[in-house]
Amino acid sequence: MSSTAAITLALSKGRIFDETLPLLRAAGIEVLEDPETSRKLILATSQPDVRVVLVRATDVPTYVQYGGADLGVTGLDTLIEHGSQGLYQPLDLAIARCRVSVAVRQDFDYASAVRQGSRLRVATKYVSIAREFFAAKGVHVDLIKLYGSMELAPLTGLADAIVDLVSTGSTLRANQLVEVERIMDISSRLVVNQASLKLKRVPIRRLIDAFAGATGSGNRAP
Ligand SMILES: Nc1ncnc2c1ncn2[C@@H]1O[C@H](COP(=O)(O)OP(=O)(O)OP(=O)(O)O)[C@@H](O)[C@H]1O
Ligand SMILES: O=P(O)(O)OC[C@H]1O[C@H](OP(=O)(O)OP(=O)(O)O)[C@H](O)[C@@H]1O
Repeated sequence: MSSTAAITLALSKGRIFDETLPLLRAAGIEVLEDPETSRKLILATSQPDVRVVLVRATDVPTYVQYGGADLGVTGLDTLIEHGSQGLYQPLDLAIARCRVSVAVRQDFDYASAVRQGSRLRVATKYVSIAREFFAAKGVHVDLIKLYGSMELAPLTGLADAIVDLVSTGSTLRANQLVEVERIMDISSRLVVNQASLKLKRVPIRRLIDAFAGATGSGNRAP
């Protein structure tokens, strides 16, 4: 667990970092280093008792769960796959918005495959989300776990379909794939280590309140 005085916030480089910056600013916190130019993984902020650690997006819930960080920002997709044990989720930050969808090649007749009860080969990084979605529909699937470049799977014959994140749809279009089902809407969540919330209640509450103010109070968890 990080020291009781300081607050450690886990972020991933790229869109989560970029889209969290305005929320930090609203809380009066400026990050003093740019992760795109610095190789540092621990970034100081304008508040001596707040620091940012940079981790892989999929590792944010792990860091927060085990106390390597007190708080973190993570996509709902990543949170569902990781599981929420040990994590308090006070806020939907309404950033990094996208959706999880099923996509297939333009020439693949998904509706008929589903209607006929064929066994679908589905490649995805989001195995839990995909398993639950197809089980609820009563569709038999063979799930193939991938860690990236999901769009390649139907193009190379590895899979009939993919379950992946879609935002503008341009990645699907660029690879001649079409979205055939929308599984769920995604945004990023603030996650907090449950022990930290007790031990560092005042500074963490202050941060949650500032983030809540910056995102709109409608996003607050009950
Ligand atoms: N195109 C997108 N538009 C909006 N939000 C997105 C988009 N792609 C991903 N996200 C959201 O941002 C989060 C982080 O995505 P990012 O691409 O930074 O990491 P990643 O490459 O998926 O993770 P890792 O490096 O751990 O494999 C995702 O979990 C998702 O919630
Ligand atoms: O519908 P679109 O607007 O094209 O966005 C969807 C793409 O965005 C994400 O990739 P990202 O841009 O994060 O690339 P990366 O996963 O390789 O970092 C996701 O994995 C999709 O491939």
